[in-house]
Amino acid sequence: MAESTFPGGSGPFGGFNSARSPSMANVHEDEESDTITSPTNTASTPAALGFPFANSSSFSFNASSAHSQPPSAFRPPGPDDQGFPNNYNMTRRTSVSAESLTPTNHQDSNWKPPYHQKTQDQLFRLRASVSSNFLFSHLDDDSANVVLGALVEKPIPAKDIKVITQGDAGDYFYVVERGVFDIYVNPVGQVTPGPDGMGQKVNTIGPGGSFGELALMYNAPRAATVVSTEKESTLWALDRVTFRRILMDSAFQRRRMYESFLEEVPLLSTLTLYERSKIADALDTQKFSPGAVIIREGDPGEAFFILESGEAEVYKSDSGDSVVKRYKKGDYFGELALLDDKPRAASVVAAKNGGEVKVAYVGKQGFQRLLGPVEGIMRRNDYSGSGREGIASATT
Ligand SMILES: Nc1ncnc2c1ncn2[C@@H]1O[C@@H]2COP(=O)(O)O[C@H]2[C@H]1O
Repeated sequence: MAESTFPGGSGPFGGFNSARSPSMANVHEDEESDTITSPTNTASTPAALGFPFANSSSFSFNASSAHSQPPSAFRPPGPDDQGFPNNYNMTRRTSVSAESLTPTNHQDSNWKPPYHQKTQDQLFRLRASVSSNFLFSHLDDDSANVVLGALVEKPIPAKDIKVITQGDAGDYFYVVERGVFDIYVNPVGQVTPGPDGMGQKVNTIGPGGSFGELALMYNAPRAATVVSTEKESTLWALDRVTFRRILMDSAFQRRRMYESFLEEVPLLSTLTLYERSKIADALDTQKFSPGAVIIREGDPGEAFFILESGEAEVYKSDSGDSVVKRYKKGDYFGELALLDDKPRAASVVAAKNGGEVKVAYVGKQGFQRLLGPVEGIMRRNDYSGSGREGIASATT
């Protein structure tokens, strides 16, 4: 077997495979019509049933809390706090309706985004922080201004502060300006008592990165615990309502567009919602007319493809005009050249007698970064039976 081309063997999620989070359960949202049920809904997990660790009143940070005590619910203080009650996420079956907790919730059209005045220095730092964040590059100028105005600076004064606690309700989305944050997932869906209660470390997020979107997007409990690792860090916090109204409609469009499709792709079915959502963020779309070449045999491998619609046919130079394989919606191809750093083993062509073909694709780097967890599955494809070893494969 060829050596893995995935950095670290298991991709960016480290040991995440073995610590799949079952916590993305749906939480009913009172007054929003777009309640979204997570594809990984596990309604019987403790996290789905409530938020037992949520702290009712603490706005302060407890540096020792990360590893010892039940986590505190972090929320930015401030004069123009959105009016979230202190016991917002305290009770079992908490109804996560930020909108219902805001003064303007009953008059949607009257909703005004919060505006937090900033100094020149803050604006300068904020712009620098979001400039490398892909979420912000998708925003038009008006939306970007609303979001920049609504973000609140959150100094994190010590290491080991739990900014987010797995199992809690989601209140804010965060962009990292300074510092590095470790992400832990406990497979039971929430932090449990004891030294390893936060579960396994699965990720690290540094300057320019962001976290805390999943609970807000899916009305689900927090999927992970996020802990500061440095003495002084700076975050920018965006309230849930502005996040949902502004960012979700624009920045996460691609994610929303692809998530139901990716859920149906067998190769990706073992991934967590978070892993699939990162793939969705990275995908691009391309259309091919009947007969157009998607992959040419002998070319270097630059991308990995998932067939979104239409049909594709595989040809090899030694098989003449005969089609050696067909792909349909949800199948993938183009992984072999990337896995083994070899030239394309076959040509993949939009079916000559079909309609337009649409593919979602991710470049080599994204493939290595995001598909590590399913490398083993891809390597199990066996084409030897048909004497067509080396053909870009599908899940058929
Ligand atoms: N491997 C991971 N699994 C789940 N969440 C993750 C992971 N890595 C980073 N995160 C982030 O950690 C956040 C915890 O809160 P959320 O569930 O709102 O959103 C989550 C993601 O933004």
